[in-house]
Amino acid sequence: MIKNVGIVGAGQMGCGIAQVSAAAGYKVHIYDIAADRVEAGLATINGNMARQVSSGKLTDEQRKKALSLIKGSVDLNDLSQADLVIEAATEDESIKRKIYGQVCPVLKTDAILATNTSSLSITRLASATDRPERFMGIHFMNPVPVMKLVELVRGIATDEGTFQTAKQFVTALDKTITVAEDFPAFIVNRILLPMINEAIYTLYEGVGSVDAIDTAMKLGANHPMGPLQLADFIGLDTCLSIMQVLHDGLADSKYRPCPLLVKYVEAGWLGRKSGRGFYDYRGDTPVPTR
Ligand SMILES: CC(=O)CC(=O)SCCNC(=O)CCNC(=O)[C@H](O)C(C)(C)COP(=O)(O)OP(=O)(O)OC[C@H]1O[C@@H](n2cnc3c(N)ncnc32)[C@H](O)[C@@H]1OP(=O)(O)O
Ligand SMILES: NC(=O)C1=CN([C@@H]2O[C@H](COP(=O)(O)OP(=O)(O)OC[C@H]3O[C@@H](n4cnc5c(N)ncnc54)[C@H](OP(=O)(O)O)[C@@H]3O)[C@@H](O)[C@H]2O)C=CC1
Repeated sequence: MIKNVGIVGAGQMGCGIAQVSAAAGYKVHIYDIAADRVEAGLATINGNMARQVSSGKLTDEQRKKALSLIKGSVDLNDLSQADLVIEAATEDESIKRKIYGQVCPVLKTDAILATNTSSLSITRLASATDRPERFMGIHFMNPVPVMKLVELVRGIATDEGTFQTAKQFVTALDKTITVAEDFPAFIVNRILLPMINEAIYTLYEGVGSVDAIDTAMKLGANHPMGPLQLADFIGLDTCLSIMQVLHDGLADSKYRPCPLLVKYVEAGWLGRKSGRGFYDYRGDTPVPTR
């Protein structure tokens, strides 16, 4: 039974998962390598919950109770009491493998380790842990407090007890589960990311401007965000990693990452989180960069 949840990575996803877990009554410890990330993450959670109080989704008492359940640190040993650890660090296989090497010796022997990876093979990541049978994918969508779906992905060795415990946990967060097999990028990103990549090719080939492409898909296909706005929201580094995993894993040129996406990432223009991507967020309103 899950009581204590550990999160690795205090980025946008790690903080979102911490927020919904605490709101559901779990004790949460969030770990990151950088202290300023942990601080910024806790401040974001605080701000999000304050907004939920203003919009009547949460009482102030519920907000205070949830916040009191969340702690953060840069000390991995603080995850030693966790029953479930969800790794939500950068979408880079070598970083994730290194984290598992460091975190596994700290964990209780029966703790479940899960990854929020958007695309990487669960079976391959499991092989970098000491507990492949208690390892699986629990893939939340961004923004976590708002999006209803969570994909559950078993690796080849994931045991039934682990899967059922994950299912109960996600259900307790009031999310809807979909089960995906362990293929590159699972279901949502297998379909969504090629669409975003195609939108970037549409920009690259000069078919339309940033504004034209986003307006076309918002008003012409009723998407809540245009594909370039959504790419910035996800993070262009994450989008590129997912396209690389699809391209390498499925060996099909239709998944070739757009060179313009590569260029933006090389420039450090990672979208909203770095202040600039297909839009520039440094002023009062986002301004298209092309
Ligand atoms: C990459 C992967 O591995 C998988 C993925 O996650 S792919 C990405 C999936 N996500 C999407 O496709 C998101 C598409 N966008 C949307 O659905 C909407 O634009 C949106 C829900 C993000 C915002 O909706 P909106 O109607 O434009 O904005 P807004 O009215 O300001 O917000 C609606 C609610 O969401 C909340 N919200 C918006 N952005 C938020 C954020 N980043 N964090 C937390 N809450 C947020 C708002 O506070 C608001 O809540 P209340 O109703 O309590 O006030
Ligand atoms: N963005 C999205 O829309 C979604 C992302 N995901 C997945 O969730 C994961 C996290 O993504 P997201 O939150 O967007 O990414 P972010 O870049 O916002 O956050 C990643 C965090 O991990 C930290 N980090 C890097 N290395 C380590 C380490 N060794 N130990 C601990 N923390 C580390 C980063 O710190 P620093 O910045 O200092 O390197 C950063 O704070 C990825 O696997 C991604 O694919 C899943 C669903 C949706």
